[in-house]
Amino acid sequence: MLSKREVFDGVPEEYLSHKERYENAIRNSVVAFSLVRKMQEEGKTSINNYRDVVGGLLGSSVLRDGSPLGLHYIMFMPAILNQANEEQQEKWLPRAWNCSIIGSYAQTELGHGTFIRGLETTATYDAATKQFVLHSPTLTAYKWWPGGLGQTANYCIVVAQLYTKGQCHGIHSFIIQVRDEETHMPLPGIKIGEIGAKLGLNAVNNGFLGFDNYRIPRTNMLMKHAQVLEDGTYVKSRHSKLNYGAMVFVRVVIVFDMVNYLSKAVTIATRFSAVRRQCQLKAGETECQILDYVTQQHKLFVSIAAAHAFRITANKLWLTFNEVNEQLVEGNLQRLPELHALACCLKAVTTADTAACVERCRLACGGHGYMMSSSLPLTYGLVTAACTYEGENTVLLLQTARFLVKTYQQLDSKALTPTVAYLKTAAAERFCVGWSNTTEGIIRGFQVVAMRVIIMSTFNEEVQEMSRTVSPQLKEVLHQLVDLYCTYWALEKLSDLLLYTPISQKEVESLRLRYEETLTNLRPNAVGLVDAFDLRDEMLQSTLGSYDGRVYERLMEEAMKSPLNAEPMLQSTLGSYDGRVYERLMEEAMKSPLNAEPVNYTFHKYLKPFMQGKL
Ligand SMILES: CCCCCCC/C=C/C(=O)SCCNC(=O)CCNC(=O)[C@H](O)C(C)(C)COP(=O)(O)OP(=O)(O)OC[C@H]1O[C@@H](n2cnc3c(N)ncnc32)[C@H](O)[C@@H]1OP(=O)(O)O
Ligand SMILES: Cc1cc2nc3c(=O)[nH]c(=O)nc-3n(C[C@H](O)[C@H](O)[C@H](O)COP(=O)(O)OP(=O)(O)OC[C@H]3O[C@@H](n4cnc5c(N)ncnc54)[C@H](O)[C@@H]3O)c2cc1C
Repeated sequence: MLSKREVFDGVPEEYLSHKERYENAIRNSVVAFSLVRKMQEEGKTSINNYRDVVGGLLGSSVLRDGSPLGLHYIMFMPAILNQANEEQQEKWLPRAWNCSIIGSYAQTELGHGTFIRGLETTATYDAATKQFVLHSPTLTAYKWWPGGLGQTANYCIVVAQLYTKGQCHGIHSFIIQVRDEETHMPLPGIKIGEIGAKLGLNAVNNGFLGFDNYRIPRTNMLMKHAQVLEDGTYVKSRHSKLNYGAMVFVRVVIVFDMVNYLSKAVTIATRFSAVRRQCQLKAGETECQILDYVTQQHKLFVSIAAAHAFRITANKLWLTFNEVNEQLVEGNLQRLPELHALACCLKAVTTADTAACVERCRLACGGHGYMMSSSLPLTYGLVTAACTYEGENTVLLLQTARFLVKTYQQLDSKALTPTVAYLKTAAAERFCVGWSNTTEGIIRGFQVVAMRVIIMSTFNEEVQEMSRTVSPQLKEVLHQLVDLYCTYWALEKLSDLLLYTPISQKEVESLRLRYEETLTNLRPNAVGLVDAFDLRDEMLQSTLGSYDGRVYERLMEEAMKSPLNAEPMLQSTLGSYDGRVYERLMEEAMKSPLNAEPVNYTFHKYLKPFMQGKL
């Protein structure tokens, strides 16, 4: 067994280089997940209930900035459980469970993350050889982000557009080997590397992956829901979205994660606020604990309450997830839309609230909250990522809105599912709900708000179908900016306006309409308005914001500068975007200061012994 911190002993991660962080993460991860394997051997955890154990490890101080093995447990194995048929599960799960293979989950591409029906990677069935041919037709088709893929995983679930008999059947999942199990070298036709430094989670080893007409057996298509027969016949799934199941599972797990992160942050901030003495409540008295200030209590106490609320919610969501999945197994798909909407809504709300609360905890600790040693900046980096991954929050809230509007439109014709039954009550009482300053009164008030917002959204949708205005002149544009600024803050500070001004409900509703019309009117000039700031690329220093819009090429160029991609053999120069294959081979060889090992030494020293159960 490896000692706990054999390398970089006592050196806080903040002082390690990018490459040392990776090496540190690999070593810590094989030590940590050897414990999981030991618990498996002793029957203390199983493939159906490892979430708490792995979640605890991933949230622990040992893997505080993520792990290159995280995706293996969080998405690779659940995807096999959720998408593979029994035969495939028998083949792949034992090897994944004892970590003799390490997997990742590759869905997002350079060019697409949200719109998964627009993914470009193709899997074309060749009936003559009974194989699928995986291909990345463009740079934007490169898989981009999969955790652990940069230098660690040797297998991957890949989501690609399935073609058979000349017809596209949409996105499906495939299990694909990307590296040699003995040498860890990328297999021929595979272009692979890591994407570079991020705001946080810098131990996760997020990677990129491109295919150059790469062949896999037909049986590597995960066939629990849809199948392709040997002659290329496509058999479709009972429900087109059953392929999206892995995402629903992770969204549910993320809600539990937010409980852990928020509990940590508010513990740090509250304890510090009890220790910290600053200023006097009354002249001449000793300095008081900052926890005595009402403003400090306003900042922190809601986070304590939220941590408990999220924990109760996460447990209830987990029960619903298991209930609905049992019904799916019996072929009952009735509650799938509700589960999807719930997972979307709660993932978006808990991550956004937790990010805001963690930032507020940091601010509540003054300068010391800005120190990396406080662990608050790191926690913020972890949580804010969750607002983006597993479905960007805006988009998930739109999915929830879609479900609620549809439910409203079927209010009289359809039995409501448990979580939205309140809509019928609110509608029946025609919103004449008297206000009471009790918990129940506040909940009923928000139920009425939800009902009215849903009705407004339905109405706006109809209104917006009727009027489109042409783009205004500069004068009008500036007027619109003034208008936007005023209506934005009026809506943001609505509670004050309702309290201190005679603004009426009707005026609020028309204010909202006007705000959305102003957004629409400004849209045609949005880029021109920021160009008008005349900020040169050299000042922006951003792969996303350069004037020429070459976002994807710049992202790849920056990724290539990562030291972890310095070993020329680790990335396949065959896939260089500009096609300068031979020049690049020479360029890379000349650049390498360490005679780039074909494989990072950590594979042979840590990863391979771990995968062979020798640790
Ligand atoms: C725990 C810690 C984790 C740490 C590591 C995290 C690692 C991160 C991994 C990743 O990020 S993996 C990649 C995640 N990517 C996404 O989540 C992509 C987000 N986009 C989508 O999910 C979809 O594109 C969409 C936004 C839902 C739209 O899908 P689509 O275009 O196919 O649908 P629509 O045409 O809008 O129709 C919606 C229709 O479909 C139903 N539906 C959509 N998704 C699901 C689902 N997952 N399950 C069930 N049903 C779904 C939806 O209810 C609508 O139904 P109807 O209204 O038509 O009845
Ligand atoms: C730390 C981290 C880890 C990740 N790990 C993985 C992984 O392991 N595997 C994997 O496959 N992916 C992974 N991802 C990718 C992640 O799933 C995507 O970043 C996410 O789905 C968002 O897609 P995008 O980045 O393309 O942003 P986009 O979808 O381009 O969104 C950009 C902006 O456009 C807006 N927008 C997009 N569509 C709409 C719409 N229809 N309506 C309104 N606004 C819209 C969004 O709200 C957002 O403001 C990871 C991402 C991060 C940050």
